[in-house]
Amino acid sequence: MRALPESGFRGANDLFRRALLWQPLSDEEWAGNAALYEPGRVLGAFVDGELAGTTRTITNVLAVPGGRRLPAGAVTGVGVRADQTRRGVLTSLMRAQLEEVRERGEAVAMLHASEAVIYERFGYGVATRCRRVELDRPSVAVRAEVPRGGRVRLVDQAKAEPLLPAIYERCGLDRPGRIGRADAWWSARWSMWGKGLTVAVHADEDGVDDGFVIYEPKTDDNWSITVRVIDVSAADATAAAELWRFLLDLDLADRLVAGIRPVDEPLEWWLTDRRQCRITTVEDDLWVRLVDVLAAFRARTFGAAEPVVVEVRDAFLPENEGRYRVAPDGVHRCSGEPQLSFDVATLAALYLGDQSASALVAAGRIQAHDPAAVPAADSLFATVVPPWCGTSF
Ligand SMILES: CC(=O)SCCNC(=O)CCNC(=O)[C@H](O)C(C)(C)COP(=O)(O)OP(=O)(O)OC[C@H]1O[C@@H](n2cnc3c(N)ncnc32)[C@H](O)[C@@H]1OP(=O)(O)O
Repeated sequence: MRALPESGFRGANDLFRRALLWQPLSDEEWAGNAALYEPGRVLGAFVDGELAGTTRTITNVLAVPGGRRLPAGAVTGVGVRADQTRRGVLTSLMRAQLEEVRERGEAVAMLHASEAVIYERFGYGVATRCRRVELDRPSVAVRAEVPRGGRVRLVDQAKAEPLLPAIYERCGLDRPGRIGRADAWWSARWSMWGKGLTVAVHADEDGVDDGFVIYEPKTDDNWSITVRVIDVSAADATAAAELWRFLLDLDLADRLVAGIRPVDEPLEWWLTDRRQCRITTVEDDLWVRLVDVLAAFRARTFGAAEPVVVEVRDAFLPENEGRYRVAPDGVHRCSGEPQLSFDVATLAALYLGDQSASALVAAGRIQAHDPAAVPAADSLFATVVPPWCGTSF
């Protein structure tokens, strides 16, 4: 197990893509992706001198309740050669990677999972969810009271490329679960999206850009046009409503399809017939691993409630195990009797506010030793808006 030199990055990418049963990247595609491989953060596992598995980490931040941007390692590129699986290669990679994340002072690691059964054993849990929506555009009418303001304009891709990162930086990390988008992320995305997409930007009443949409129209063999909505990021409800109104007004578009959207996006509330917004899936979005539980607790704020003593189990990183007193004025380790017990993967579901303690007790994922602590934990961990990531990596 070792960090790969830069000369090994392309081989690691090939191995990862083959593990996912994807074709390797062409030279041109690799050129657009190479900057995503950070020196020192690409791990290789070797068996008999040959690369058998890989993973890498991207230096990033995670918005947590209270608004802080917590340094976080974004884990991706996980793959083990098909002839080396189920021999513990991934387990060794995960151990080395989490150690490296902790050494760098990143209190959390995060990932998007190819399968839901892989990562919980390493302490990751679902921390945000997202939904996919479809709308038959000609059947949709927007209610009169939906917020209006500012203006939406089309922007050429060449002009959008330098513009969007700054808008995202200003308005994108506006709720728990949102993460940063570095220059290398944007370059790789532009190269992956190609030339077939369109960008529209919203400016507020003062002319300040405060949101954007990226979409791609596709015409099928029957001349039916589907608009795939790749991204909508907006600073506030007015910008979001105007960007969606723009999409819903696109002449000739038959269908809008949007994936990885927040579960509380008020699309159905904007429509005269809410059933025209079809929610086709709600699924796991960001998985979070609290690598340093105390530091992660201390990075977020908590709601008003009586303090609660929680006991955290963490078989993979036992240094996190123990009792923590969680209170609105701070968190510290303690030795008192635990009122609630859970494992670190379950803590991920509480941490950004996606699930209430009550729901997790009902699911059997939290053991409540003191029933009074359950509503208190509900109030401590609750967030005003559900967390959402919405950024693939
Ligand atoms: C963040 C991302 O990059 S997501 C992309 C993840 N990559 C992929 O899905 C590519 C295809 N899959 C693979 O490359 C591999 O199968 C991996 C990476 C998922 C697993 O690698 P392996 O080296 O086989 O895992 P390892 O042997 O360490 O398994 C550890 C445990 O997890 C279990 N496990 C691993 N993968 C899976 C799986 N896909 N489904 C069910 N169980 C699994 C193993 O059975 C083992 O269980 P045990 O401890 O009870 O014996």
